[in-house]
Amino acid sequence: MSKPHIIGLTGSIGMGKSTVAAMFEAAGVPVFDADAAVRSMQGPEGQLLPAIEAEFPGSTGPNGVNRDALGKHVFADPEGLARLEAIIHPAVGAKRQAFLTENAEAPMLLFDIPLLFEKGGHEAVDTVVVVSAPAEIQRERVLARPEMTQEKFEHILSLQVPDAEKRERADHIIDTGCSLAETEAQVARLIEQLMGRTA
Ligand SMILES: CC(C)(COP(=O)(O)OP(=O)(O)OC[C@H]1O[C@@H](n2cnc3c(N)ncnc32)[C@H](O)[C@@H]1O)[C@@H](O)C(=O)NCCC(=O)NCCS
Ligand SMILES: Nc1ncnc2c1ncn2[C@@H]1O[C@H](COP(=O)(O)OP(=O)(O)OP(=O)(O)O)[C@@H](O)[C@H]1O
Repeated sequence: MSKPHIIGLTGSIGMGKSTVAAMFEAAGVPVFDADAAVRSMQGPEGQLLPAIEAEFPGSTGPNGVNRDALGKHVFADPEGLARLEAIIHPAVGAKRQAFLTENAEAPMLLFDIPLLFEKGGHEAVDTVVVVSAPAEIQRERVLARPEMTQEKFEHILSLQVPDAEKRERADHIIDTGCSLAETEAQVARLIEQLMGRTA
């Protein structure tokens, strides 16, 4: 039995990665969503709450992690962010491994990983797909979110590999600076192309 072809999907903040991942899923490709895995482990009764509370007192409660409060700690403090990542990333790795085992017979799988390049995950996938749009569109989308400020946006950008570099390192780029229907068509074409290769 051959192994599934693994797509690593990434993109900077607000580029449309979650939207594109949902398009792959709707087309029948099983998706591992790293952010969703993190959120469930940080949610009510999440397995990471005790470790996060011990490291960042007051950042969790009955509803799990208070994301705004924890974000204020770690996005302003690189050393704090590294401590949070040391708690979270190994746990995400274990979840990803379990997903792989569960879906070992699928022809193709997608890992939706915001920090694919930053954390070296690109080496563990077969094809890297970068979701990208012009910077002005990205800025508009992100600044329209509640709790987002210009300053927070700039800072998060500074923590991520720049979009231009991601595009250069991608095997394929999905453009989201267009209509959702056009993006969907790009996803369908890419799946066809990759299926042809794995068949
Ligand atoms: C600090 C937390 C609680 C803030 O949550 P909040 O809902 O406010 O923000 P959200 O998760 O939507 O992230 C906003 C943007 O920041 C980016 N971002 C999140 N964590 C990081 C990080 N460690 N390094 C760089 N960018 C990051 C995201 O990709 C996204 O583009 C949360 O981001 C978190 O737990 N981060 C650490 C876990 C992590 O590294 N996740 C990334 C994928 S596994
Ligand atoms: N052609 C398009 N493709 C994808 N998203 C689009 C497109 N046109 C508009 N959008 C909108 O842009 C937004 C992108 O948000 P999404 O949550 O998918 O981004 P993200 O890259 O996952 O963000 P983050 O890294 O912050 O989690 C959505 O509201 C989506 O509807």
